[in-house]
Amino acid sequence: MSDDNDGSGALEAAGLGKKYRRGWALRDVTFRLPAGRICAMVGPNGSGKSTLLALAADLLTPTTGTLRIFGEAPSAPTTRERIAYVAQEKPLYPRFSVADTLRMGASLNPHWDQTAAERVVDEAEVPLSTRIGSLSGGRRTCVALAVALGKRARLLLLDEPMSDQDPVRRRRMMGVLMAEAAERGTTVVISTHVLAELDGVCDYLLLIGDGRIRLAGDSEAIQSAHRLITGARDGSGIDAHTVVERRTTGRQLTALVRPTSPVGDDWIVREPSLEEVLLGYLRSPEAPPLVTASARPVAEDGAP
Ligand SMILES: Nc1ncnc2c1ncn2[C@@H]1O[C@H](COP(=O)(O)OP(=O)(O)OP(=O)(O)O)[C@@H](O)[C@H]1O
Repeated sequence: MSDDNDGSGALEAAGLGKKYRRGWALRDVTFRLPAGRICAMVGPNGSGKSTLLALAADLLTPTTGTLRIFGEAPSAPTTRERIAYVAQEKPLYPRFSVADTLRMGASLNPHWDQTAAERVVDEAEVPLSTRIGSLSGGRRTCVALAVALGKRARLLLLDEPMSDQDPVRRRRMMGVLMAEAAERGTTVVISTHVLAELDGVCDYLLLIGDGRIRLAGDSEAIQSAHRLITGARDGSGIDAHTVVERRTTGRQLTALVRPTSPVGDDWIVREPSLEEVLLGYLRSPEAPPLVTASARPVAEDGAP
């Protein structure tokens, strides 16, 4: 039996692949997410984010490889108690009121936390007496998040939970979510396209492209592994480094690189923001992947 503190990751994938009838959605995905981290999962449309979350929620079966949650299979009864999953569709009973929905959550979950669930609903300004069917899409999402937090899961899997929130509510909901997660040491995986809001919220990052891992690891380690350099258009010496993206404007060349040695004095050098790093990789699908030390599996035993 594994627990959060025994060194096994909250989520650990080894050679994980998923093939649908029309082709591979995920291929050879190997990474480790340590417990207690807030992980943002980003990637273009159709890159495999929802597929990875659905595999973790045991709604899909892998075609290849393995996925472990706190050391157990997604189908293990202990795992089901430990995770809460909010899908993009948010299936809730439209005839139920918000209060009924939370009552149902309480009856289905032995560790139910009504205070946490009501805090989310309050923050979203959703009256408990309102029927789910009459709520806007964004408010319905807030109720789904309330149910997920009320479950007191150790791992929260959230598939683009903020996509239908207005900017003000998005910040408030993220605030509540992160405060709850920090209080309990909950591990969170949140898929999103809103890069600007990741800085300072997520301490872990997964970038998926075309079904494969392109970046995985500590946000800080990923960020500090990169430099934005600007210099003369001919870019002499740049190929000594791992070049993620290069762009020229007029006589200048600007490049996002992973330096392999100190960058020469003829370049203006600065550390990019996390958003700049992500955008660089999103614009350059061929850039070499980076998996930092904390995202590498401790043992390769589970590999296929
Ligand atoms: N049930 C399914 N049957 C067949 N193909 C599927 C199914 N679900 C997803 N796919 C395909 O698998 C690939 C990955 O899809 P997935 O939904 O996991 O991507 P995503 O990164 O979550 O996309 P988005 O950002 O648009 O939500 C896509 O090519 C998609 O068309």
